[in-house]
Amino acid sequence: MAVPLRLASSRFFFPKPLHIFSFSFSFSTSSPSPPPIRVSLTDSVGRAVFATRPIPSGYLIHTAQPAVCHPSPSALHPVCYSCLSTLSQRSPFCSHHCHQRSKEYYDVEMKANWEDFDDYCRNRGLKYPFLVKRLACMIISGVAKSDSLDILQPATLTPEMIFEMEEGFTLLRNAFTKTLVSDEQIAFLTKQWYISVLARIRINAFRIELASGSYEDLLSSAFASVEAETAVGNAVYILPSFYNHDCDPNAHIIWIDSAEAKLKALRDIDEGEEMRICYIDASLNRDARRELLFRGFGFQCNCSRCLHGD
Ligand SMILES: C[S@@+](CC[C@H](N)C(=O)[O-])C[C@H]1O[C@@H](n2cnc3c(N)ncnc32)[C@H](O)[C@@H]1O
Repeated sequence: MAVPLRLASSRFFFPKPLHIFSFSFSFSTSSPSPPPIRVSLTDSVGRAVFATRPIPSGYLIHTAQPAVCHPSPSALHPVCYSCLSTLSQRSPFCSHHCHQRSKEYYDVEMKANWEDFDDYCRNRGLKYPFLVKRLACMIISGVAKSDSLDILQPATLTPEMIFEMEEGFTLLRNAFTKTLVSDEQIAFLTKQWYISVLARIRINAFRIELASGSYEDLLSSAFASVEAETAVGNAVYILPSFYNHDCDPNAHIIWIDSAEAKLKALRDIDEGEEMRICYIDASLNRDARRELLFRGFGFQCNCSRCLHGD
């Protein structure tokens, strides 16, 4: 998903929730109480996020830590291996905390030779296999489970996509088998696992752009993402992945100084209203938006703007 750069302002239609899921997520909010949201199944767009009370414009609905993240191979500045914040020193970590948090899987990654795998990604301009590589290192080191992304919706893949993924799988597995990692530790790393994880990443990954400006201004401004700088990496989150798309969204996601996602209300939201973010540049014309959403995410957008030909 891309960061929305320009946003329109009219309102849109909200489907009624059918069932309420009870998920246990680790997230934090701007207040000590639980975030004012629920995830429910709709009859038109699968699962969706709904407000459980009125939410004022600019409100920080909740934050979320990535399930997995990876620096962009083309980032302009070096970023922290763990949280993607900009680095001012030579160490791969911005802080002792980030080092402690990720040293187990960093060590796994550093033991392997990634030349062939990284070349495969770079030559084809692929960024998502880096997330699979990072997730595999996290699983091997015991900090993530092999089914941690199973709850997310997968993309429908063409035979050509699967063929390209098979090569990536072979290179990833080879990189691990040539290290001291045991067969038991990589038993999860099957072709089926690799393809199924990439299918989920394709639909649910966020391209992270750190917003510029002062922290307080960004937190209080509803439109903080307008001044976003270039991408520092990609990440997959669980709860933010349940937000559907709208070409005229009422919520958005921003990153201020790290990969921690902040979900904010873009305008006043009513109790029971679905909260949607924009996956693409909302300033594009209708045909361009629909083409991008279909090619990138595999769906025909049913938002009010699209349905009204705007
Ligand atoms: C990131 S997921 C959002 C959560 C998803 N509804 C679920 O159940 O996991 C993106 C998928 O939701 C559906 N979706 C999101 N926004 C939509 C929209 N505006 N119109 C139609 N389908 C949409 C599409 O199937 C899309 O591939």
